[in-house]
This record gives sequence, C-alpha cells and structure tokens, in this order.
Amino acid sequence: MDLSLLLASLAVAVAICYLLLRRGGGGAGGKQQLPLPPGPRGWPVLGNLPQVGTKPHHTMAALAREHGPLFRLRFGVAEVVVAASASVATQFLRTHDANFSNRPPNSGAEHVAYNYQDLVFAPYGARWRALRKLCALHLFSAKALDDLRAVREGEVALMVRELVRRGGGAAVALGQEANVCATNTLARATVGRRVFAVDGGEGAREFKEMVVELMQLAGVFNVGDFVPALAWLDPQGVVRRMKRLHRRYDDMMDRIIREREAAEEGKDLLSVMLARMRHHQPLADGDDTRINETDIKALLLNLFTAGTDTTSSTVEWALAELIRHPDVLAKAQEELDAVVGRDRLVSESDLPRLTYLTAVIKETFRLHPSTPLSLPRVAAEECEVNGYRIPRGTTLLVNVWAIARDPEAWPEPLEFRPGRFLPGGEHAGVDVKGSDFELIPFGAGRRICAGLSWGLRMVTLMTATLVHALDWELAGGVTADKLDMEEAYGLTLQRTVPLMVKPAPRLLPSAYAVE
Ligand code: HEM
Repeated sequence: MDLSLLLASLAVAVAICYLLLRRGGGGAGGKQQLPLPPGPRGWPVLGNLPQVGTKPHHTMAALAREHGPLFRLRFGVAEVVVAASASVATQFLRTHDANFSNRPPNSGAEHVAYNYQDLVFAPYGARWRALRKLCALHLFSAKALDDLRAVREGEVALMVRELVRRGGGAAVALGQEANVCATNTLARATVGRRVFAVDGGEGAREFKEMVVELMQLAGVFNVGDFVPALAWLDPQGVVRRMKRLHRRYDDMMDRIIREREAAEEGKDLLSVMLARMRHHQPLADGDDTRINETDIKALLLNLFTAGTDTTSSTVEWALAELIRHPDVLAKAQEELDAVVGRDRLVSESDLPRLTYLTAVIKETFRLHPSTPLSLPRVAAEECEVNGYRIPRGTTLLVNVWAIARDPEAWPEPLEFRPGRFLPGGEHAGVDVKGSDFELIPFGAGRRICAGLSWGLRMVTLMTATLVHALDWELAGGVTADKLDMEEAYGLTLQRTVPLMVKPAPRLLPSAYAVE
C-alpha cells in the first residue's frame, strides 16, 4: 500500500472513532455525558476557597442567585456542590439520600472527633447504626424522652428560679444561662449528674467557649483538607487549635468517666456504656463491635457539642426576635396564660396546646437555623441531579439558611411572622422534622440530626417557660429597634453580640417555689 493511501485510511479510521465517541458521549454505557453544574470561576490551586468569605452561607446564597439553586464550587482538589432550594435539597436528601449518606473526610473528624470513632462522622454502616440505636434507646426514642421528662422540666424550672432569685434588674447574658440549662439537662440524662453549678460559674463559661471554638473551627474551610500539599503547613493554624481543643475535651471526658465509674451504677447512657464495656459487650444489641473507652468518649463529645449550643442559641435567637416584636411576645404570653395560668410553670404536657408558641419556634428555626450549612455529605457514586452530572466523591453542602429565606417559597422571607405557620397561613402544617424541605434546620434523610426529638423538645420547653414566667427588657439602654441581630462566623449560628436582658417575674410567687 502506498503511503498516501495508508495516511488516508488512518485519517478515515480516526474520524470514525471520533464520531463514534462523540455519539456515545465518551461515558460509560454509551450515555451522553451530562454537564457539571454551573459555578463561579476559581483561583488556581485554591479554587473558590478564597471567595467563601466570613459568612459562607451568605456568600453561597448570593452565588445561588447568580448561578441557580444547584451550583458547583471547587475547594482545592475537592469538587463541591451547593443545594440552595427546597426542590434541589429534596433531590439530594430524598431521591439520592442513600448515595449521600457519608460525610467527607476532614481534619475536625480526625483531630477532634477521635479519628472518626464518633457518631457524627462515622462512616455509614453497622457501627454508625449501632451508635444511633444506642442513643435512640437511652435518650431520643418516645419512651426514653418520656422517662426523662422530669429531668428536663426540673432543669428548666431551676433556670427560671435562678433568674428570679438574682432579680433586682441585674443584666444577664441569656444565651449563657440557656447554655448552662441545656448542658446540665443533657448531662443528667447522659452522665447521671449536672456538670455545672446552677449559677454557671467559670466552668460553664469555659465550656460554652470550648463548644463555640469547636463550632468556629468546624466552620472554617481548612485549606489543608482541600490542598493536601499544603496540609503540613496548616496555613490557618486550624489543626494546631483543634489538637489543643481535643486535649481539653479529652481531659473533661476522662474526668466525667472516672467520676461515673466511682459512683453507683445508674440508668444514664454513660452507666449503660460502662457496664457494656466491663462485660465486653457490643455498642448495641445485634452489633458485633465491642465497645471501648474511645467509643464512649467520642459519643459523649458528640452529644455535648452537637446538643448544647445548638439548643441554647436557638432559644437566644427566639427571645431576641420576641423582644424585637412586642406584639408577637404579647400574643405568645396571652396564649400561655390561657393554657397554663399564672400559678405554675409550663410543663411538657402543655406544649401540644401551645399553637402560637409552636409557630414562634418554627419561625425562629426558619430565620436562625443553628447549623446554616447543615453538615456536609459526600457522593458515594456518580449521579444525576436536575440534569447535571454529580461526580463520585463530590461534597454536598445544603444551604438550609438560604432555603428557608428563598423568596420563591416564602412570602416576605425576612419578616419574623409566626402567623405563616398557623391554620390558614400559607405554611400551615409545615414542620421542621425533615419532610418539608423548605424548612430543614435538622437536616433530612438517613443522617438527619440524631437528637432532633430532644433538641426540639428542649427549645420549645425552654422558650415557652421563659416567655411565660418572665417579662423581658433589654439591658444597657438598648432599644428593641436597635438590637444588633448580626450573625457571627462558625458552623453554628451564633449572635455576634450576646443578648443581654433584664428578666422580671410575671407569675404568682408560688409558681416559682420549689415543689
Ligand atoms: C436546635 C437543635 C439542633 C439542631 C438545629 C441540629 C441540627 C443538626 C443538623 C443540621 C445535623 C446534620 C444533619 C444532616 O446531615 O442532614 C445534625 C446532626 C447531628 N446532631 Fe443535631 N441539631 C440539634 C440538636 C441536637 C441535639 C440535642 C443532639 C444530641 C444531644 C444532636 C446530635 C446530633 C448528632 C449526633 C448528629 C449527627 C447524626 C449523624 O451523622 O447520623 N443534635 N444536627
């Protein structure tokens, strides 16, 4: 064959191959290759990391307005997609939930959460299931919740009595008071005793600071997680701070465990876990991994961090909104007076009859979800969402904060208007429990918040009791219309300026008496 014929045959063969590949989209199974979601251009190496700013949920809400409710970012070597509408969140957390049931690797899980030995970051599988089962059985199931009702009511009453006792127009940081209450309540349920004096004291302040620092660190997009070549440099100092924080938590968990071992056995979660460890038993029945001390510490760490500040800062936001909206506060108090009266404190059995208060709580979760970007998930396999290709290994962020302020779903989205959830309101019947995707402060799907039932009960009981038992005035001469509502940076939604208030009793004196 002469050379020109050979070259012509090769050219034809290459052209045929090219056409065949194009027709087949180059993808497996001859399917058309779908496009990746749109997104902003990033920097070399770092990608979009330098663009996320100090309040990533705000930045990502703005990016959704430009690129649509499903957009793509690149953090170093990691592909990230962000869901910013209820319908996109439904696709990820309902249709494709099984594919997104793991969390991406991160330095917090490694250096703080006992190298993924906890529940929040546990790989999806038998161990994760056993840990959730253990928590459900002893804390969060309907039966466990019922058994622990007196503990919650007792601690909330104690908080109110302490506020009344201090009285005299003294200014109090409400978030801190609520944090002591939320932490002690959870501590009695999990480790069998309070961990702070009722007036909080130095230890409580330090503990809240530890939780807030953890949430701040967890909220930082750590460059070392996304650009492995830079991990050794720890350019933001995140890993160094995580290791220091871990040592403080570990000491605290050690102390709690040693004290519990020395005391009488009880029914609390820690007692149950210690007994299982002594008898070389698994984490939960039906599981085959034996429980060890690191399992115990890691789970307690999760509960004390995920379950305290989330609850207390939601109560703090609720009270801030109520003080800014005296008409709403007055309506809530009117309902409470009608249902509970003025001669006793709220009990949990009153809660189902507090329709207006329930709407106030939903509206607070809508505007101030305590985990605005939820917790990240990762794609186990490639999948298709909204006509876009989501490659395997992509990190998913769900902007629950932006979804709950989406003007397409919520008329007057920035207004604090509990009435929208009341019968006849445009969102009557919408709940926060993970099935109405326009309002998912606890996430949704398999990895929905494990402590939802506890967190929701505590937020509702604490807010109802504070609103019913006390009148509220802002401290320091601040007027309601000038109250600073700025959000601080972190995985959880803190207030930049803590809410300082002067509570005053509004019930008959006998209502505050110790029973
Ligand atoms: C106001 C209260 C709370 C809010 C808004 C909240 C929110 C969340 C969110 C958004 C997630 C991620 C869900 C997802 O990936 O879809 C989560 C996970 C989790 N939360 Fe909560 N939480 C609250 C209270 C609590 C409490 C009281 C506890 C325990 C005492 C708790 C323990 C956990 C745990 C263990 C996980 C990880 C679940 C898993 O990975 O399987 N949370 N929470």
